[in-house]
Amino acid sequence: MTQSILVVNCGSSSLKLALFDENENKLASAIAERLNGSDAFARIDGDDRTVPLPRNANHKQALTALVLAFRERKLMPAAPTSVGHRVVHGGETFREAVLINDDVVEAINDCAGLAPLHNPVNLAGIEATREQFPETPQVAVFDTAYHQTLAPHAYLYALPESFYRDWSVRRYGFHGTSHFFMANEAARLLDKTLATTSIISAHLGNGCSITAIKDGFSVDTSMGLTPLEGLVMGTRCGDIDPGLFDYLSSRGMQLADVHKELNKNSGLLGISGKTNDMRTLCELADQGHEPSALAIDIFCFRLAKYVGAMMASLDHLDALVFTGGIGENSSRVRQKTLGHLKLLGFELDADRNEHNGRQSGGRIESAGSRFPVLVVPTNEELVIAREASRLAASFR
Ligand SMILES: Nc1ncnc2c1ncn2[C@@H]1O[C@H](COP(=O)(O)OP(=O)(O)O)[C@@H](O)[C@H]1O
Ligand SMILES: CC(=O)OP(=O)(O)O
Ligand SMILES: [Mg+2]
Repeated sequence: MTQSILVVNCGSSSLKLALFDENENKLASAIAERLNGSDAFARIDGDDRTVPLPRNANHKQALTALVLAFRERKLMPAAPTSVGHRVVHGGETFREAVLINDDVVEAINDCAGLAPLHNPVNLAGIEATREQFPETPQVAVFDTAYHQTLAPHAYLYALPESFYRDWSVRRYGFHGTSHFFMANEAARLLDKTLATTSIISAHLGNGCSITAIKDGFSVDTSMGLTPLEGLVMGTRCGDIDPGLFDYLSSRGMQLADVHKELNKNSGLLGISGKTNDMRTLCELADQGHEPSALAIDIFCFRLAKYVGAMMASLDHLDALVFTGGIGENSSRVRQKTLGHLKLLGFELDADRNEHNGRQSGGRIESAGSRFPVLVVPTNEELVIAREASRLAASFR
């Protein structure tokens, strides 16, 4: 092994690690979940043994334990050649990936107010690997960077202009690494170049967003100032009437509690009253649990409306692309969503929709569909590894 690139993705309560070689082969991957909780645990993919963690382990402790486990299993040398970090919010400071230094850390910290659930944990991961591998070049890859090509009519809210000037209030967009990967994959699958490919890409995981990509560039996206806007998500409400804040405040609710409810207790979880997990929701709906069926209906209806909205930014459409845990696996969500869009000419082939899931991906539209529809397994880690490797090479 001549090179090893460690990719770190710190989520609000989880940590995902991936290790690549210089030929983009994934050497290993690992996950730690329920961090900061008494039931925190970690494991390496393809290995039945759990990796021991201290009680209530935080991101830093989990990262240290997993790196040690990688080394013990001879999956990784003493230090990787480079480290790539997913950073959720780069504000307007970061239009592309950067090598991390003290100034970059400070600038990421300055953006933390805009992504309080994400940036602080991203920074915890950066701090951990900088301490552990002080000689190794480290790179930050931002969710927001790919959306920096949005034009003002797409990124500005209809607010007093001073909000943007004085406080940087605008739409930023997220999951950019995944949307960028999908544009490239769609171009490849359709035998086109990225520069001539226009798609609508729907990233449906725990967080969900949809992006209009015109000739390879992001031109509109559903997430906004923060990752709360847009689609219905696992625990986030997506679009909401801002009048709600005043109303709830008149009912005695504190702003911090409203924030928590909209981010952590809404979306699929809130509507169903049961779970944010689409798999379980489908099972419950099949057993006749009506709130679960309703949660799926609301999720798909909102998504369908946004597919229509994204059309406003494009002059042609090469494909609608689904990805993320839900987008790749749930034929039901894809079918239900496109059922709302017959007027636009979308039509699925039931058999292909059922079978072209996570393992294979591929086309799922019927012969009579006006537009191709694709399922593409996303690979944010690979994009991050590529950026880390590219920038680390310039460092040496
Ligand atoms: N076979 C499946 N059918 C339906 N939903 C699935 C399936 N597999 C995973 N999911 C859903 O994918 C979601 C998680 O997506 P994922 O992209 O892994 O999340 P994250 O945003 O944390 O990376 C969960 O709602 C989960 O239920
Ligand atoms: C930005 C965002 O929503 O990320 P995630 O889907 O990882 O929560
Ligand atoms: Mg994800």
